[in-house]
Amino acid sequence: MPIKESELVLNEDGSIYHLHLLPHQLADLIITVGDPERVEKVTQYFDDIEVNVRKREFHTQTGTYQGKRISVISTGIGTDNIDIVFNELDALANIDLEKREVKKNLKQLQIIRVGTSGAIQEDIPMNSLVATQTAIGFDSLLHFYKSESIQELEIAKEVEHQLALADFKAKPYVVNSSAELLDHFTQSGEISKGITATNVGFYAPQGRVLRAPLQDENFMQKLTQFNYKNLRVTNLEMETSGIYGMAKLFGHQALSLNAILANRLTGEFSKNPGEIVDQLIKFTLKKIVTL
Ligand SMILES: O=P(O)(O)O[C@H]1O[C@H](CO)[C@@H](O)[C@H]1O
Ligand SMILES: O=c1cc[nH]c(=O)[nH]1
Repeated sequence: MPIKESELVLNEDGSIYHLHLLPHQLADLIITVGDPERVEKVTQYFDDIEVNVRKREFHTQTGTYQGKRISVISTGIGTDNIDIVFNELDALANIDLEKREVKKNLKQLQIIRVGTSGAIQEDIPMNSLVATQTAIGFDSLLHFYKSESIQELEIAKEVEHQLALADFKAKPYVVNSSAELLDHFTQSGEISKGITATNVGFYAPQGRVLRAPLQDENFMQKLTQFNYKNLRVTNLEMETSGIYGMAKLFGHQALSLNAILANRLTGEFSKNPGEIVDQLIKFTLKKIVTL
């Protein structure tokens, strides 16, 4: 049975609904960034660019870097966008869009997030780099999919217990990175490993107060002090749990790399975020060449 037009939505030119891409325009190796302006910050180092497509916050460029074909895609902010981007990336790779049928031979994509983040431990300084070994999702995206088998349920229980979240909030979920990608990117010791909390917002969900008061004033302190078998939460951002969850659901490999722009304990925010993001981009491309 072909997938209905209301479920697999295509544009008039046959491209997938939000990303506006055709299957041949996507590489098997993908870099995701949050900010659409960051796409060209990555592809400025490419040898050539064959695809340049923009729709809403989703900007894609596909090209080659030292012989590797790579697509760079902006996701915008939040795991709600990750739901869209990952379903559409997988559809481009693994669904025959003309027949509206899942292909017999499934492709495994390699997906690397080059993102920005805030540290919540004193010894993770601003302007450093962190690779996410494990992501804790405070959003509820993964709970809408049949996903128990890909979650780290024991850690999630521990998060729920140690953080004593109010029962009207989403239950946290926990997912690991691709072990293979984590090993490849961290074995040289140029980047540290950490646990990343993915929050549903930048302000109260990450303990920031401008004018609106927090529901739980102790949330950040509990997160900083969280301990599971001597592992601690290192940094906060807004996409990685969704990326790890969706990648595992579809059988793709994913890794999230973070440029630390803020240290929440010292109260500092990077004066030159472009510089550390550029350092992360160069590091990512260097490691991709030997993947
Ligand atoms: O810089 P990006 O990759 O967007 O990542 C971080 O920055 C945004 C918030 O400023 C959120 O998307 C967060 O995850
Ligand atoms: O503190 C920070 C910095 C970047 N991105 C976030 O989500 N939080």
